Parts: sequence; C-alpha cells; structure tokens
Amino acid sequence: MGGACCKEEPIDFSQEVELNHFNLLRVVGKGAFGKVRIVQHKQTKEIWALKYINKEQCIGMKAIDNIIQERKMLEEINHPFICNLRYAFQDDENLFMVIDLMLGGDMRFHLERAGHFSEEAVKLYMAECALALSYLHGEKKIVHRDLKPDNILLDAGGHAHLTDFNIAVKIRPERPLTAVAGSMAYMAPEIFKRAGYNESVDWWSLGVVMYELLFEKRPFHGKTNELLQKSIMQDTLEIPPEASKFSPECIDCMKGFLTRDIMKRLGCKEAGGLDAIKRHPFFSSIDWDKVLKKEINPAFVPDPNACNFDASHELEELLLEDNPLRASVAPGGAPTDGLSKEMMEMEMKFTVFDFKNAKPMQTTTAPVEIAVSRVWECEMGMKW
Ligand SMILES: Nc1ncnc2c1ncn2[C@@H]1O[C@H](COP(=O)(O)OP(=O)(O)OP(=O)(O)O)[C@@H](O)[C@H]1O
Repeated sequence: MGGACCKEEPIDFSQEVELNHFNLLRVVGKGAFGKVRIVQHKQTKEIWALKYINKEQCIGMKAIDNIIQERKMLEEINHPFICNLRYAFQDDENLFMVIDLMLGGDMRFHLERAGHFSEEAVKLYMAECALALSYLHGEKKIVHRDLKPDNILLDAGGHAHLTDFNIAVKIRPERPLTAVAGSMAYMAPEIFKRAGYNESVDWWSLGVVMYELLFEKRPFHGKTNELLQKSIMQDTLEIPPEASKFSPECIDCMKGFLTRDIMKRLGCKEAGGLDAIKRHPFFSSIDWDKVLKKEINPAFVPDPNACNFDASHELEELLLEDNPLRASVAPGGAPTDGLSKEMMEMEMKFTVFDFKNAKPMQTTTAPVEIAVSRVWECEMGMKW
C-alpha cells in the first residue's frame, strides 16, 4: 500500500504553467540544445511535444537571441500545417517549449528508410507546405529560411507540418535580407548574390524539397560549399530519367519552384503567389478548402506500429544521461544574485506563454488526439 510519503502534492493548475503540469513520456528527438519528448498535460490529458533547451548550452553557443526570437515568432503563429507553440516556461536549468506533437516523424527519416515518395503523396505535401508558407509570408510577414525534409514533420495521419523557426525572420520590405542563412543545399541563388532577398527563398527551398522527395537526391551538388554555391547559381537543372515515372505537370511544378528568376518563380508574390500555385495544372485535382481542413487523406500514412523516431535518443538518455530532466526550481522562486548577465536575460525575456490565454487566431488546429496507452507502450519499450 502506498504510504503518505509518496503522495503527490496537488497541483494548482490556475497558477502559471510549469513542468510539473505535465507527465514526461518518451524521448522522440534530439536538437542542438536539448531533447524533444512526448508529454501529457496532467489536467487536460492532451498530448504534446516538449522541447527543452539547456540554458548553459544555449549561452555557450551564443544562441540566446535566436531562441528568444524563435519563441517570440512562434507565439504569433497558429496554422494547421505548422508545429504551433502551446506553452512556454522555464526553470533554473532549461527553457521549455510545448508544441504540437508530430507522431509521424520527420520527412528525412522516411526518405532515408522508404526512398522516394509517390506523386500523390508529394502533391499533398506541396499543397500543405504552400498553405503554411503563404500564411507565414502573407499574414505573418515571416520568412522561414530553413525549409528542408528535416524540418517538415508528419502527424500521425501523415499531414506535413513546418517546424524549426530558429533562423526565421520578419520581412521588412524597406530592408531586404542579406545574411547568408539556411542549409546550403536548400538555399536560393539570390541569397548568394548579396543584393538582398525576401520570402522568395522559401519557394526555392520548397522546390529542392520536392525534387528530393521525387528523386531521392538533391538538384545541385558540389564537394565544397563554394562549388555547391556555384552549382546553385549556374548549373542547368538536371531532370533524371526517373522523371518519366511522374506526370509532366508534376515536373513542371517542381521546375516552377526551382526557377532562378523570382519574377517567374512559382509561389513568389511577383509571380502570382499562392493563386498561381492553385492554378497550376499539377494541383488541378486538389480541393484547397479540403486541404486546409485536413480532409484529404495523405497517400503515405506513417506506420502506427513502427517507431517513427530514432530510438537511440531514448536509449542514450537511459544509459548516459547523468542529469535527466526533472521538475526543477522555477526561476521566480530561486535567488537571482550571482546569475550571469545571460542567465538574467533569458529569465526576463523567456516569459511564460499559455496558448489558452493568447489572442484568438484566425486559423486553429485541434490538439493531438491519440490513445495515451500507445504512448506508454512506447515508453515501455514496445515496438511502435
Ligand atoms: N513537435 C514535434 N513532434 C515530434 N517530434 C519532434 C517535434 N519537434 C521536433 N521533433 C523531433 O525532435 C528532433 C529535434 O528537434 P529540434 O527542433 O529540437 O531540433 P533541430 O531540428 O535540430 O532544431 P534546432 O536547430 O532547433 O536544434 C527533430 O528532428 C524531430 O525528429
């Protein structure tokens, strides 16, 4: 029989959100500053992903501004095809972001395992990503700048969601962007010209992703960054012989995104924006209202009986972690003297966020509904 010593203190959920409001379940990924694990809100029973960022590591890598900026940007965003922020809080060791859980794993994971995707699957991914990008660019004035298969996560049903707003920035028409930022192989040619660029770069990256999903390789190559850059800027787009397996409309759409001239590039506002995508023959069979409502069933549904994550992160935590995640002192309760300038900065700027108290957004997305028992099964190490 359980003794009084083991009884958990009742939690006051009317207080600000903190780590103790969640049950910590299995680890599903590892980022540059910490891990990502499945959590369940103890009161609402909703399942989310918890991304935790070690403060010391964040300071060491001089990434405070990036993290604060990413989190501020996520606060503004709410879209069905984006991993939205639900809660943010911190303790004395970590910054925490609770986001929409994507049980299907990332697109890179599936590309590496299954190889290329079918034309039907790619069509829906492109439509879903195009809606997300158009929302970011048009309504939120945000350029993602790091679109690639690693940053497109699938939910349990197989719908695509953009994630990782680490290097995303606000568009200011009077001040075009100039920084060479992103993942080289997915960067648009105008980034290297150093004459300023805007959201057009995301449409190019989407084209590189489309090419990779169809052909299992990227369109431009180079053994060094310099050669790769040269190839992106100059080389003729090579269409592999396997292209005959796909419709001419599909290939034409991909070429449209991979057009160097932004005045003609598919998706760019200069070339008709989202309307031009919707009018493209590749998407003639698509009902865009149904896409937005996630009423179109993806051609590829991640196997619910297989683990769609790299299980080594979980194993690593079990075997190596000498400082596993635990509910720690909330910063408000700890003395602040002796804290470094950077620690103070994070404490002040990384304020508590609760999506339930946030301003209502135009588009909403339902919380993930899955059987919790499945998550626990995973936790217990069963095949899933
Ligand atoms: N919302 C989510 N649901 C499920 N898994 C996720 C979610 N977000 C991230 N992951 C998994 O965790 C991994 C690490 O994600 P995270 O965003 O922390 O790191 P990252 O992609 O390396 O970005 P960063 O550059 O910010 O470290 C991802 O590759 C993905 O597999």
